[in-house]
Amino acid sequence: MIADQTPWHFLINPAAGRGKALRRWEKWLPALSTALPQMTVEESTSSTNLSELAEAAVRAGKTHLVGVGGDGTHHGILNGIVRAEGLRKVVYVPLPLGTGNDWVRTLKTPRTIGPWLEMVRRQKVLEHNIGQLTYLLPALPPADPERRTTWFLNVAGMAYDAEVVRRSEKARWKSQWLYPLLTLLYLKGFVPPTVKIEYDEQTLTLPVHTINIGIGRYSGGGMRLVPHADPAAATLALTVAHQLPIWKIIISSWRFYTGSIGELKEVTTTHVKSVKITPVAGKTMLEADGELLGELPLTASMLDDRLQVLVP
Ligand SMILES: Nc1ncnc2c1ncn2[C@@H]1O[C@H](COP(=O)(O)OP(=O)(O)OP(=O)(O)O)[C@@H](O)[C@H]1O
Repeated sequence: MIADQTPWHFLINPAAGRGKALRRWEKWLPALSTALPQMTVEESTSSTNLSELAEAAVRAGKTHLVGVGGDGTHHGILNGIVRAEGLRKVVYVPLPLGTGNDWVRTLKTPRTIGPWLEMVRRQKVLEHNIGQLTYLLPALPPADPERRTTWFLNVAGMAYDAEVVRRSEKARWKSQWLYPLLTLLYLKGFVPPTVKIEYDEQTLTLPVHTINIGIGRYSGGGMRLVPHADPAAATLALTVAHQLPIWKIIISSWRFYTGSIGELKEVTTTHVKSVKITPVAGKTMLEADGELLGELPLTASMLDDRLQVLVP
């Protein structure tokens, strides 16, 4: 293979995939540095650090970034790129070495080094939609909660979905089966919060089991809670699961994996340009790309600028 002279800058999360990222990285490095001799590398030191490294790299003029890790890694790097106003300038490639790797399931990014390098060589670009979330970051009294803006590229979730992410962050055992397992385990104690959901000309006020906003189609280790999502579309996919009896969730759980969740009468699936979600009764947490962010009220919308992502 002729060496690609593009100055790819790799940002690695050594904690991704329960350490798998680092082990695979060391194994693949000889092939990578032969195929991409101009490559440079930086390793993150903490969760917030990925975003800082990406921001600094874009501000320093780097235009070709590779994120080595899982969904949290890509989420952090995206936020750095947006803060550095790099969306129009940067070409991004995920090297999927996380646990769930849900974002790249939609993109069909290769997970072995040969086909991955072949994809990089071909440089086929997808203009990828980017979502913007404005929400509350809780603070200890007497401080007031702070309003925050974060960007996401895969799936955001509220209510039960965010509760499962909160519990999985605390769990010692990490696996792509952790999220589905916790989804069934904590159903009993969960009290559906009541929220007001406003989009287009519609307003719904109801108790919800879970709400998802999707750009990518997969989350939670392969679940399809937003099967109608499309990263190239001009809209966000919205799924609202109303309050459901536990028995019905359990017997319908196969639908999480088949993309047929919208066939349940208690589940609304639609496409929106933006959506505002306000808590009416009960606290409602928010996660995006598997990272716990804060609490509602939330406004979700899309950026005009897109991220150029290499796809097979
Ligand atoms: N050096 C580091 N040490 C510890 N945690 C880190 C470090 N760098 C980044 N992180 C954090 O590690 C967490 C996990 O990363 P990531 O989501 O990429 O992997 P994963 O959880 O194995 O994969 P997936 O989200 O696809 O299941 C993220 O919250 C990320 O911000």
